[in-house]
Amino acid sequence: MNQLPFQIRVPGSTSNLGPGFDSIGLAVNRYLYLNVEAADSWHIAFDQNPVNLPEAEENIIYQAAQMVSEKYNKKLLPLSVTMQSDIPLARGLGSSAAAIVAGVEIANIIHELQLSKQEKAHLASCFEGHPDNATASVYGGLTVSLHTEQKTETVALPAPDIDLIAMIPSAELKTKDSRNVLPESLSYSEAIKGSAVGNVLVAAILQNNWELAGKMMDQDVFHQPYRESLVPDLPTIAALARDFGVLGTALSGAGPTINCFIPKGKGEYIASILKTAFPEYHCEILSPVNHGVWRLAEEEKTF
Ligand SMILES: Nc1ncnc2c1ncn2[C@@H]1O[C@H](COP(=O)(O)OP(=O)(O)OP(=O)(O)O)[C@@H](O)[C@H]1O
Ligand SMILES: N[C@@H](CCO)C(=O)O
Repeated sequence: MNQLPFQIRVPGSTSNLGPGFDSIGLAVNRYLYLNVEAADSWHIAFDQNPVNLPEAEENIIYQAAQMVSEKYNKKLLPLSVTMQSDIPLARGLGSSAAAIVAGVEIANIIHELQLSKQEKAHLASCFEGHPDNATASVYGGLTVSLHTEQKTETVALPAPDIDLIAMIPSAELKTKDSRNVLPESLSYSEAIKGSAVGNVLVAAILQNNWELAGKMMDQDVFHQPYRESLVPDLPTIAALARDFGVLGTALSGAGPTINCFIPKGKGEYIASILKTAFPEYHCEILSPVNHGVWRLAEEEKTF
């Protein structure tokens, strides 16, 4: 326990980018900060703006840290974790993955496990059940992954040179509820189309061809068509946004946030148009970031 106290920072993320369902993640400049100290019993809470989250063993940060501790046969002693965050909860910006990655990192530091990024990403993906947000929060940048219980294969790429306008509704949508509207299976021909659309999306992003990437976002067959019942504004926003220079529009993760991918520096102009057209959404300009989970040096500590 001689590591204590310490602070870590974990980026939030968007995922799927349309057809990259349960595979593609992108870390963004919204962060979960945690201050971790010794304590007599577990206590996990936000520093300001308290929200209704479990304070102890029911909290996913504790559960992820405990999962890693058990895997490495270590005893997890009680800790006090104080958090600050500008990642909205249950809005599709990877709040749960950031919390899970934080739990993995806490165990890594406390037990001096020296886990690699691949190991952290695998542990966090096993906990969350899919790798897209978790890998983005571990590696930073753009991540393309295949997750199985045995291994999480990730190609980690630099953050692309674009910005995003996140259109965030006031109501939460839990990932669990948003996955409940998805079908059990797809036909062979639909699966082939879905895979081709995802392949072209990745190739277009690698060539910085966001026009083409945007077209692929519209052609997802894996999840967006089914989730339109929960997020009916998606096609309307996508159609309007295109007229004002948005390169592509996609559901952020499981929603309900809708992301507009835009040329760097055009955010204020396009956001002002979107805010006028859709006043019920909170519009935030986000930028991709290259750093994943990070232990802060003394001079970097924020609270
Ligand atoms: N900092 C945190 N500490 C503890 N629990 C958290 C924290 N952040 C998120 N959670 C838990 O995760 C839930 C939200 O997870 P959910 O997967 O539904 O949405 P999300 O991760 O924000 O969006 P998405 O997975 O679509 O990107 C919260 O309701 C809360 O239970
Ligand atoms: N790929 C996940 C991301 C949300 O956690 C989904 O769309 O359900």
